[in-house]
Amino acid sequence: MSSVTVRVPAKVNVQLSVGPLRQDGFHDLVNVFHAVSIYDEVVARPARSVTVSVTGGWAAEVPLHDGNLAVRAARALAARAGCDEGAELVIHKTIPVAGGMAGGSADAAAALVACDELWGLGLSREELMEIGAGLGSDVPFALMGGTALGTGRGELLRPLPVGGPFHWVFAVADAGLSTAHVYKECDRLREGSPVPEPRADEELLAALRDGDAAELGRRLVNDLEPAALALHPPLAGTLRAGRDAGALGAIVSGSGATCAFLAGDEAHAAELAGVLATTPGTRAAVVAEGPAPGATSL
Ligand SMILES: C[C@@](CO)(OP(=O)(O)O)[C@H](O)COP(=O)(O)OP(=O)(O)OC[C@H]1O[C@@H](n2ccc(N)nc2=O)[C@H](O)[C@@H]1O
Ligand SMILES: Nc1ncnc2c1ncn2[C@@H]1O[C@H](COP(=O)(O)OP(=O)(O)O)[C@@H](O)[C@H]1O
Repeated sequence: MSSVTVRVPAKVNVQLSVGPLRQDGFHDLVNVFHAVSIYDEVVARPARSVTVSVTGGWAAEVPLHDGNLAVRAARALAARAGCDEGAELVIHKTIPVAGGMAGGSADAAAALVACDELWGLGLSREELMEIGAGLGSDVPFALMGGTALGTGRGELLRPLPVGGPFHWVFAVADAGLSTAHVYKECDRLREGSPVPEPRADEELLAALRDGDAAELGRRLVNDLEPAALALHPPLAGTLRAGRDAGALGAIVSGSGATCAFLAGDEAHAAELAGVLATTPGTRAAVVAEGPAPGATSL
């Protein structure tokens, strides 16, 4: 086989409820993932060892060494399958980096699917998800796509029925936030207060099922948002700008620093994007739809 190309979506968390800090340094979550139509593509070609390069405006911000999640994914797959093949990986990067949209996890998921096909391994999606969970909490969802309820540290997934499509605008910040720092800041802000076990919001799940954007907009919740705002205060202005412009809901995407805005339809999303593109601290305003399919070989 000369090459395999895999397309993989970004995500937003429409509910991110964070439980107490666990012994292993992670938090139990109720994480309602929603894949959106902003995609990276990963191309894999035969090679002696695993290498990676990145194209696009984000290239300078993506590590090219062993820390690249796509490289780690390819190596983890080879180790699991007991194969000594390599792959030349090229990531065509569109998903914002350090933006709370799981771009690194997406590339890991895409690399798993691409190398599985390139090397003729034939692993099941469940097996790839198991390997993915060892690489990062968000990797299994990038393989699954759609909309799903994530529990545990986010790796235990149940697909959810959705009556969408939902129309979104993402205000990409001119700064990134580290996921680990944001969780740490969340713990710091909650120190001394009781932290309940997270629970799925049944009204939010119903809004997703019914395709009710207005209700979903009212129900969006992210326990990491206060921490993201504390670490990067200009995000409060971005959220306010989207709300003032008539967004049905406004939320920090995961650990940030991208902000997500729910619109009523495509035209409303375009209108919101026009306003958000000129908001200070915003690098770009991108329109997308959800749910989108998980990592797919083209
Ligand atoms: C916050 C979320 C929401 O979906 O994603 P992002 O918005 O960053 O993309 C995820 O929980 C991020 O998942 P992911 O980026 O895969 O994180 P991991 O590599 O597994 O963990 C990075 C660090 O985040 C913290 N972490 C992660 C998951 C979790 N349930 N509890 C945690 O405390 C830990 O400090 C961990 O060392
Ligand atoms: N393939 C990759 N794409 C993007 N970032 C990567 C990749 N591999 C490793 N990283 C590292 O992971 C960090 C978090 O990236 P990303 O997954 O884009 O953000 P988030 O965790 O906020 O969703 C980056 O700052 C970068 O150092």
